[in-house]
Amino acid sequence: MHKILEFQDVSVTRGQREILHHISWTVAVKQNWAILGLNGAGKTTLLKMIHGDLWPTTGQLEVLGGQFGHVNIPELKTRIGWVSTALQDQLHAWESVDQIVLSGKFATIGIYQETTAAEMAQARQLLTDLGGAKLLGKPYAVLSQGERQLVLIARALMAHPALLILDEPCNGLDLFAREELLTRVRQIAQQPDSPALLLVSHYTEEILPDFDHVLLLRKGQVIRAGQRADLLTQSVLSDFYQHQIQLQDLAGERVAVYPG
Ligand SMILES: Nc1ncnc2c1ncn2[C@@H]1O[C@H](COP(=O)(O)OP(=O)(O)OP(=O)(O)O)[C@@H](O)[C@H]1O
Repeated sequence: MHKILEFQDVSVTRGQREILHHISWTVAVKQNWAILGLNGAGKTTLLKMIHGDLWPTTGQLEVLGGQFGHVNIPELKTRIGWVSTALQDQLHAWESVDQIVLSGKFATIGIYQETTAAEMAQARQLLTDLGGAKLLGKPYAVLSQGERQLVLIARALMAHPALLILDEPCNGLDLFAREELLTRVRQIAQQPDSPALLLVSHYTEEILPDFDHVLLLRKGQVIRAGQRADLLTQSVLSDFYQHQIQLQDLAGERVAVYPG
């Protein structure tokens, strides 16, 4: 497999409305991408397609070497880790954290098959490695937002995915919980067998330097796609947002963006 994703002239229409217009975009192996776009730009729609929850109306889409139309979607889902607050609403909140992490092995909500002690040990180890040992055995429902995100990341890693999608993972996190979570993302990105990472965020400061590529999406169209250093600049982002913005360099090669 040479490519993680390949969109070829993909459009998505819902009712009378074209939500994504002629998207052509390739994610190569070993690249990590951040996706920026204002509300309604089409980011969630794009992610849903990658996850096999939505199909292109026109165009060709290949995910992890499988061409849509030929690929087995439930099998594909087990190779994609998915972290999103939207997923939180679907989980069985009173299940223990251990069970929720383990369910990631099957990419299901809940567990419907026999599991082994080794698999359970693996689930616990994953959460421990991410700094969540103190959460083990607790019901998911009682966790804070930051703790829940950590559990979702462990769940997503359970099946050793080739692609890990982080859909606004810092939503609802306080300042310190956000840094903690980003540190964990960094850890994952720097492992030699790291999955390809795809981050959707509204805030450039969450785009760690490990995200070496950026996709700028506006009103369902790719405005720019390329190297982080070329795109996270004041002039490119002012053009993209169609507003004058100020860009501030932060420690650790991160940047913050403000209107004005
Ligand atoms: N099933 C649908 N039917 C009609 N319109 C839809 C449907 N799904 C999404 N849309 C519209 O498509 C546009 C893109 O939606 P999407 O949720 O992908 O945007 P987004 O970039 O994820 O936004 P946000 O940052 O607010 O989450 C929105 O205007 C939305 O109202």
